Amino acid sequence: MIEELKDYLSLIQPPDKKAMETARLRWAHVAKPLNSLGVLEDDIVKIAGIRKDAHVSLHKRGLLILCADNGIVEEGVTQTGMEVTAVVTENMTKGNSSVCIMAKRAGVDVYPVDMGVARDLVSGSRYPLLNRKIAYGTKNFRKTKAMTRNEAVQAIKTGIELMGELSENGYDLVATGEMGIGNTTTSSAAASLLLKQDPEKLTGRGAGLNDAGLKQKRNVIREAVAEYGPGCQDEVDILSAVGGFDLAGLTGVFLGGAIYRIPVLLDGFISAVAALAAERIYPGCRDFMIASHVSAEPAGHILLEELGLPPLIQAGMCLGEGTGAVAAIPLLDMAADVYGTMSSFEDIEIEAYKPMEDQS
Ligand SMILES: O=C(O)c1ccc[n+]([C@@H]2O[C@H](COP(=O)([O-])O)[C@@H](O)[C@H]2O)c1
Ligand SMILES: Cc1cc2nc[nH]c2cc1C
Repeated sequence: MIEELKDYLSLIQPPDKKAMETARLRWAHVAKPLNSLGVLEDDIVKIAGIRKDAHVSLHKRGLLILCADNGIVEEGVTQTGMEVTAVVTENMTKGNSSVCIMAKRAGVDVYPVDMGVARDLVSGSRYPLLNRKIAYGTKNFRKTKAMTRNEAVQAIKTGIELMGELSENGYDLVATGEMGIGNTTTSSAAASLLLKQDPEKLTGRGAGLNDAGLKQKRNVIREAVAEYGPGCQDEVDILSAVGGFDLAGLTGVFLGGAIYRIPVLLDGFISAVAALAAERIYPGCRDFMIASHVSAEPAGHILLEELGLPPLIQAGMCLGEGTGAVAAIPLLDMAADVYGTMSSFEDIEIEAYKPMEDQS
């Protein structure tokens, strides 16, 4: 167990088997063909186990958007400049970003968090900014490690504590999101080190990178993986070598889901890398995670397969911000409504279709 996180990680307890069993039984009695809502049924059962309660409520839901800059952007690995991170983050606090529009529709409270944007930010009034700035961006990992081990631990603990705050405020479900120009470069490098796989197949165009940029991005990542890989003893070393404050913070958010027993929705590529880091830090942490969609980034499906988390949506999305995670919430709402209110076979008296004992 990672020494610096021991006090938090020792609080984690496994999902509640009894609540899951009750939830499975409830699904088996709903007047519809067995397992016909597929992954939605499994996700509701999972939520019952996390909350230790077969009465599933998704009443209060929040979105944590962790925002940070990445020093590696100096190396020409992105299509847009670093200044975009600050502008989009400020717009989020005004309710003016893609995910804010989607969250309004889905009834999700938005919490933009400054984990390390490269300048001071001015908050709007729609969704006040949570200031958890660790530094004004990471360092350029082509030249030196992105951050110190202490900073990585601080970012992870910040993510855990954000979940603690949402837990105190009665949240039933938390979606993950991020914003940070260059964070697909940090994520591909971290994924390559976590999976011990060739970075080439884990690297894509991020936010619309051109061919020359993609070639440069792949070179930079390949060099970094060769440079830092041998010295990394654990996931915190990986995050400090090539990660970002958003990536490390989200790792903490996933660990926090297990600690505070709140289901956490993955978003896209960056979020999935953080989820994998959390699962590696505390095996079993994935039992507290729900996959939303498969990012169109090349590593999107690889990470979900590694985590064993089947997605609800495949729509070719790769926007980030938490858009995929928020898009999955209305689907979970529908499933929870069927689970909670649909008639049973007994109610509608279709004797012939009653589930047999051994099928449930
Ligand atoms: O979540 C995804 O799957 C995803 C895939 C590609 C890009 N993004 C978003 O685009 C930004 C990172 O892209 P880039 O090219 O600057 O590394 C960052 O703000 C992410 O939210 C997000
Ligand atoms: C405009 C813009 C919005 C984003 N949202 C998430 N990543 C983004 C990248 C860009 C460039």
